[in-house]
Amino acid sequence: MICVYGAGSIGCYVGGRLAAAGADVVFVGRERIAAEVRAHGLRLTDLDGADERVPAPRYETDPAAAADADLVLVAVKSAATADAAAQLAPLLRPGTPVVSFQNGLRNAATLRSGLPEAVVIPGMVAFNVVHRGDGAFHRGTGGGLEAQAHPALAPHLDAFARAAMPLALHDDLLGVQAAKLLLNLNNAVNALSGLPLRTELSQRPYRRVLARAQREALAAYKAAGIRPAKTAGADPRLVPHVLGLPDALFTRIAARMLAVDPHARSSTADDLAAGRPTEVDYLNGEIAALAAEHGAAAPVNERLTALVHAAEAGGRRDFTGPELLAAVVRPD
Ligand SMILES: NC(=O)C1=CN([C@@H]2O[C@H](COP(=O)(O)OP(=O)(O)OC[C@H]3O[C@@H](n4cnc5c(N)ncnc54)[C@H](OP(=O)(O)O)[C@@H]3O)[C@@H](O)[C@H]2O)C=CC1
Ligand SMILES: CC(C)(CO)C(=O)C(=O)O
Repeated sequence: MICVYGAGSIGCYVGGRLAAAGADVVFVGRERIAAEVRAHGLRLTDLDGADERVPAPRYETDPAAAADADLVLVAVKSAATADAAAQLAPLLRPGTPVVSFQNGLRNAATLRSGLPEAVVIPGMVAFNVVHRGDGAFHRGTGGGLEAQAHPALAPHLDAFARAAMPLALHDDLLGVQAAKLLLNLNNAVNALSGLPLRTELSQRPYRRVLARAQREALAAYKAAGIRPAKTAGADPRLVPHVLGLPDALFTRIAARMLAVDPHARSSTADDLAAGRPTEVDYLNGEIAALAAEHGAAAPVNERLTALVHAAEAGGRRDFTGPELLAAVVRPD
């Protein structure tokens, strides 16, 4: 049995696709989603036209449902990782593979310290999922699932392949996670813009904010000896230059970055909209912390982190591009 622990947008989509392809999946999450899924089942769609249904998924709110899972997929937000590990620790058999399908760089380490007897494997979800309500979850971008190669995953690879979501395996996932974090630096920009991702990324001033945040991250990675992997064949060091291009040129050169469902927003924007604390401390805040650890500065990421915290407390989340650029480049 595969247990999805923290079944929200990513967990319901990934677990739902696995279940639709015949895997035995148990979802563990909150009552509000349990009630929705009980009433409507799960519907999984994507931008390529897939449309699958799981009429009666097993969605539980009691952590005990994870007992004796053969594979656990953790999909809680980063601030909830330590609690999830504490809940899972008494339930899992020693050696159970536990994959972190979370953003950021440190969730696998957090899981490892709470689950010393499990085999914790870092993973990465490259695509965006929009929760449309009534049990419907939509993949709004391209991209797949990635994980660190580990023999404990071998018995489960077929389940992912059957669901047309093969796990791409890497010898060292840190470079892949670091590359994903470069993209996730846009989560804050997107949340503060109040716009869908595609609209926001179509506007150069927002992209210039992201380019500055990425340049700080690349400098921090260099100081820390982290080499971000190529994303879709592109050298991450070139991306800030591309982001700074005028709109017409960017639209032509980076069409792939704009191939996003018109309604999709970042998970940070989803959190703000739902009144939940965001993961900004694990995204832009991670870059600020990494820079500080290596005697460097990351003022743009620090400022974005502060602005998202202000938005969590009721502050602005409707910055125009020029306003946001001015706010991060020349803070009050
Ligand atoms: N959404 C997206 O498009 C993408 C998200 N990601 C990453 O995937 C991870 C998951 O994100 P996402 O799916 O959006 O998050 P969601 O908030 O939609 O889902 C997480 C769910 O887990 C629940 N949860 C938290 N703690 C527990 C617990 N101890 N036991 C059971 N349930 C719990 C949460 O409930 P509650 O809110 O009540 O705590 C929430 O319903 C994040 O790291 C995110 O950055 C990666 C790629 C894209
Ligand atoms: C897919 C992406 C980069 C943007 O939606 C994301 O990871 C998120 O929203 O957290």
